[in-house]
Amino acid sequence: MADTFDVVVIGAGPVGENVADRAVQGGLTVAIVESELVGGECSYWACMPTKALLRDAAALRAAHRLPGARAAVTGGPDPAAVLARRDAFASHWHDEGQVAWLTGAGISLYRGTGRIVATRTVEVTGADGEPVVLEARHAVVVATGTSAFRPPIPGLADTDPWSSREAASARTVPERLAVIGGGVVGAEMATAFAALGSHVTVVARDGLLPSVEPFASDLVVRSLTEQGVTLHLSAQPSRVERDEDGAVRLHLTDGSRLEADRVLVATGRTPNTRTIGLENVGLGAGDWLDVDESLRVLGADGTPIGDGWLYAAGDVNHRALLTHQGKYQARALGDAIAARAEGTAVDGSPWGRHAVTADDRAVPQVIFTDPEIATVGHTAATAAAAGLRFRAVEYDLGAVAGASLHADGYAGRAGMIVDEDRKTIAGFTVVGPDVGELLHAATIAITGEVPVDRLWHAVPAYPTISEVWLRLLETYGRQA
Ligand SMILES: Cc1cc2nc3c(=O)[nH]c(=O)nc-3n(C[C@H](O)[C@H](O)[C@H](O)COP(=O)(O)OP(=O)(O)OC[C@H]3O[C@@H](n4cnc5c(N)ncnc54)[C@H](O)[C@@H]3O)c2cc1C
Ligand SMILES: NC(=O)c1ccc[n+]([C@@H]2O[C@H](COP(=O)([O-])OP(=O)(O)OC[C@H]3O[C@@H](n4cnc5c(N)ncnc54)[C@H](O)[C@@H]3O)[C@@H](O)[C@H]2O)c1
Repeated sequence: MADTFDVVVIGAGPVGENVADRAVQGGLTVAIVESELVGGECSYWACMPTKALLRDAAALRAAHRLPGARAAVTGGPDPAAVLARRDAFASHWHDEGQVAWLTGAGISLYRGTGRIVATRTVEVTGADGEPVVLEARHAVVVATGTSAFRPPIPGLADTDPWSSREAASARTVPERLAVIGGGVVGAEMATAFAALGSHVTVVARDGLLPSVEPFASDLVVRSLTEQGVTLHLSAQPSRVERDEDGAVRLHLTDGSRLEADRVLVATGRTPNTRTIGLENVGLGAGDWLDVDESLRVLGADGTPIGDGWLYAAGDVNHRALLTHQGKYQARALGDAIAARAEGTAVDGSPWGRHAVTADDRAVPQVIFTDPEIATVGHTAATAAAAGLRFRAVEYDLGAVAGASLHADGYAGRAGMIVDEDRKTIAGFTVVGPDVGELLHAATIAITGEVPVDRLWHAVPAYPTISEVWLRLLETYGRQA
């Protein structure tokens, strides 16, 4: 006997929860399957705990940048207090709060591992080993997220390395930490553990934060170096071993060697699709799930599986590995499934209610390094690769009155990419202390396709850091 629902969602991370919620709000019945903690990676091992690890040091740095406040601050952050606050932000790795939310939202939770066994059919194996079969009248949604990818570096596995999970939930601060990988996880965790007192070395084969504007990553490289972090930015470990005294030794491709007490591997993600039954729908176990614009999973022939009953949202479809972007997909998808079930029109046109247009044009991200980086839309490199006719303009953020008031010696920079055919903003990047909250104005300008001429009428308040918008427009020049 199967339990039947309108929709079955596999994975109760932020994305699965949101698909389920929207589908219920659209009048459907929904079962959600979770093998670990309801809330997913973001709540317990990613966004929330890592930002909690970073916040105290950021507040201290802000005080140190003002002479009057600096006088009142002695010493660095208290690691025990930081870790305790982090524990609270990870809900002490208990999911009762999120389970109560699911129940309140009218979503049925099945604890166990979900596996697609046939069209619209998911088998759930719980702790007791007894499988339960769920049948979906309309749709199955895969929202199983990703896990840390560990590269096959000889000896690495024998040194008990941390992944982002162990770093985010660390109980102690290692005296010497070696970080492999210079992406967002590597850069943020190097910042966090350096501030907590570790001697940090970063080994990154493609530079630090290679996907952001070089003017932004350069400032983070400078700041990490000033904080005593050692950077090897065009190297990777060729071999790793543990000494008799317990230290881990890394042999790097640039010929250098380093020792650490702990290694953090931050070299990207791999999709949680190895055991979800993809072979039963003609796909390869362990693959990222290719989707069309409606997030329907595509088969090997590039067309939706079956009649389009299987969807994938969030990290697992590899469109944008960010919580807010996955939740955006989830809202559109939950509404689209409900509309299809009701027989009403689905609006998948660009910027339509059920479209995920922003995935291609305006993905915002804040990187919580010191200084922060905030970015949305194109960089000069991606604009060039996309064949856009564009102009890139930059401005020294430290020269903006609001920034110089915000902190002494404020070092920062902003840049915008203007689409020269459409005369709209196609990308925006800013780097500097506390710039994260500046980002949404740029996201609105890009998604709203606000003409540059109209932006001249969006007057930033004086003296705020947002005045950089005016300076960027002046640098671009008034052309109408
Ligand atoms: C260290 C770190 C920091 C990050 N910081 C940020 C940040 O600051 N901001 C941001 O926007 N993003 C951040 N991210 C990215 C963010 O965590 C992900 O984009 C987000 O968690 C994706 O959500 P999801 O629901 O797709 O997947 P997940 O959060 O991974 O959730 C998937 C869920 O599915 C479950 N599951 C998997 N397989 C099965 C199965 N077979 N059966 C049942 N359940 C299953 C898992 O247990 C999990 O609960 C960070 C990532 C990392 C690693
Ligand atoms: N603040 C945020 O928004 C935030 C924070 C953390 C993570 N995330 C998300 O999580 C995802 C995963 O982040 P990530 O940093 O793990 O992956 P990533 O793919 O962004 O970066 C991995 C880096 O490791 C390097 N690398 C890979 N193999 C290596 C090796 N053998 N030796 C040395 N360097 C190697 C790569 O060159 C790459 O730059 C990202 O897509 C990011 O969007 C977001």
